[in-house]
Amino acid sequence: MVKVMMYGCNGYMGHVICNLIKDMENVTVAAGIDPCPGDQKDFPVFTSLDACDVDVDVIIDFSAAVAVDGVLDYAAAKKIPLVECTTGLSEEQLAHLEEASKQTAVLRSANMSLGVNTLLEMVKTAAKILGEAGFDIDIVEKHHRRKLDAPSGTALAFADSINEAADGKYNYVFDRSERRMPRPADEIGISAVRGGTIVGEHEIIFAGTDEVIEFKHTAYSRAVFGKGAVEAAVYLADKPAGLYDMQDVIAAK
Ligand SMILES: NC(=O)C1=CN([C@@H]2O[C@H](COP(=O)(O)OP(=O)(O)OC[C@H]3O[C@@H](n4cnc5c(N)ncnc54)[C@H](OP(=O)(O)O)[C@@H]3O)[C@@H](O)[C@H]2O)C=CC1
Ligand SMILES: O=C(O)C1=N[C@H](C(=O)O)C[C@H](O)C1
Repeated sequence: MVKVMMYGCNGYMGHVICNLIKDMENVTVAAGIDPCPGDQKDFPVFTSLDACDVDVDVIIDFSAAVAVDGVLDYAAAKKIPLVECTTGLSEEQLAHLEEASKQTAVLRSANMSLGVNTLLEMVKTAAKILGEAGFDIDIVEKHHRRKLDAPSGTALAFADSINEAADGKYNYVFDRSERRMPRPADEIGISAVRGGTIVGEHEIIFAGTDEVIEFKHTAYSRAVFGKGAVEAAVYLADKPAGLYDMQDVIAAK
């Protein structure tokens, strides 16, 4: 039985994960951490990591960027594998995460869905061919009004994936409102829409002369993220220290 600590258990994703795990036989939520009061749970909930006295095999983090340094220190000190799903991390926090991965297994993914992780690989092929042929690349993402970070972690992951395939030739542009110039070839434009209850949409647009190719992923519910996160937790629970991503989980299926 894999014992999970759900960090951010009273949030939207925390609820999704806890409900998913309820129906599983090989995984259980042994503890939850959240400063926000929530409904009655069938596991103990602590308002901070310091207060938690429950042994767990793996931590799943869907909290907020401000809360990530705390869980990185905790996971590294106790050598508990960590599935890091929270987005909006700073460069310093990414360096912190890399340090923590020297002490324990850390899997970070801005998007836990199978669809997005498949598309992250597909756009590399498109970028190699179409980028070389002079197509312009823009990414448009749409999320609910509660989302704190922009652009989304997934939009940045798509840009990074494309840039990796193009030997890092692209700069990222988030705002053209002050510019009065034609679009340069060496940029990826990234735009964010926020509104209502949109779960998550990402469009990667390759615009060439007289033809356009668009890749689009739409999440219709948070279950797609939850499923991937639980699979990642089960995968990571017995792994040695190091940095992992969802491609490792998909390859092990
Ligand atoms: N990788 C992926 O596939 C996905 C990533 N995300 C990311 O996950 C994060 C959470 O998303 P979502 O569930 O919608 O957000 P919510 O705001 O609904 O949930 C976050 C929860 O974490 C709590 N929290 C804040 N600080 C701490 C802390 N120090 N310790 C423990 N819990 C804390 C919040 O409490 P309070 O409200 O009091 O602050 C809240 O209950 C975001 O960064 C989002 O972008 C979301 C979906 C998919
Ligand atoms: O905040 C969200 O909701 C989501 N955040 C992730 C991101 O920033 O990419 C993933 C998903 O699209 C939902």
